[in-house]
Amino acid sequence: MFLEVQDLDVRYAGTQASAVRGVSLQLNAGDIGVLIGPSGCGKTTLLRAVAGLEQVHAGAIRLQGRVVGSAGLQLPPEERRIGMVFQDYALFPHLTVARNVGFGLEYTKPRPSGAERQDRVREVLALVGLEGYEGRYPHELSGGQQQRVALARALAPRPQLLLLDEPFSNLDVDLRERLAHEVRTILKAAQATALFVTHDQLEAFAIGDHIGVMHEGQLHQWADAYTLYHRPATRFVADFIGHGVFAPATVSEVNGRVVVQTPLGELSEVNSSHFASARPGEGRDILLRADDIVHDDSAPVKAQILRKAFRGAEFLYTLRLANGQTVLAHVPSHHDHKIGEWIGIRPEVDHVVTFPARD
Ligand SMILES: Nc1ncnc2c1ncn2[C@@H]1O[C@H](COP(=O)(O)OP(=O)(O)OP(=O)(O)O)[C@@H](O)[C@H]1O
Repeated sequence: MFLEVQDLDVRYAGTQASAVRGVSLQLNAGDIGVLIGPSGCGKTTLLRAVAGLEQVHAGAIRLQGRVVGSAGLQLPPEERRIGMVFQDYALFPHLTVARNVGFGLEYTKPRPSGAERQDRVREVLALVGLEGYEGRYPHELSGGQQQRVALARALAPRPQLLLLDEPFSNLDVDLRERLAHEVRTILKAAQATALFVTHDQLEAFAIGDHIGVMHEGQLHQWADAYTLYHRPATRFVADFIGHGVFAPATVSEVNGRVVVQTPLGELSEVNSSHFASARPGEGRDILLRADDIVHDDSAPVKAQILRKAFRGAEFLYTLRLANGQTVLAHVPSHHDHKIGEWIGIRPEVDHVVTFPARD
């Protein structure tokens, strides 16, 4: 295991609660991990603790099997061989691109020769698609280009781990998405292991091999995007990822098959292990995602359109069933129904996810 965070607790001086509580995660060499979660959930604190910038209160951080942070030990950042990229590119405005990128190499041990430094600068600039930009100054570059210079600078000394904290948050939405894909390609080409912080789900899905969802200092789930979406471990993850609602449901077992009664009719799930904690007949809440619900005029279940939002190829409809339950549905945009109209809907739920009902 390349990076191992075990039962980590980080507490700021003078505060009662830990900013990071009982967090465990693992990253293999060459993998990209992403932390997402609402503002203040502890993403940056966790990243800073891995960097060696925050002291560990309890638990441990290991890099290639070696403890670099624990309650009694804090290896200084410069001895962790970690590269960092932050949201404000922090390029030196009076230095050229080449000198900005070469800056990190001045402090590598053993110090590379001038020719070696030049070669490496050229190599990483090519990696980020900025060959030929050596002589430019930061103010002569676009925001996206500046961020790629910052990435090249962080990669130049071949860090064993790269930490990126919201590196695109100053960029406009279109550029962010393009850059997110580019950065993944660059990190994979550099065979870098990286931990990335963002509050943007699409960015997390575009970049991460593993994605961690944090809330109030705790890591709720550490998994790939598919699992997070289809098998959310907690109600918070289910709510945070994607568009969906919870509806009351009752779980029962019929001939070894799990059957779930929902306001949209009966659903079944082949994989009954997901219901290990559900008692037969117990009231549950089922997660119904917008893409679990299909518009079908011949369906017996009808729902009234409350709201609709145009999303290009589809509408996101907010619908109300006869019993008052609200559900969401993605409907192809050539089905342009009016608000207030009743339409037929049918559930097409591949993964049935339920949680204990809320009182
Ligand atoms: N230097 C500090 N001193 C005391 N408390 C802090 C300090 N830095 C952060 N905190 C607190 O720790 C918690 C976690 O903050 P952190 O910055 O890690 O969250 P975050 O998820 O990165 O948020 P954001 O997305 O807004 O950047 C918050 O409650 C915050 O107020």
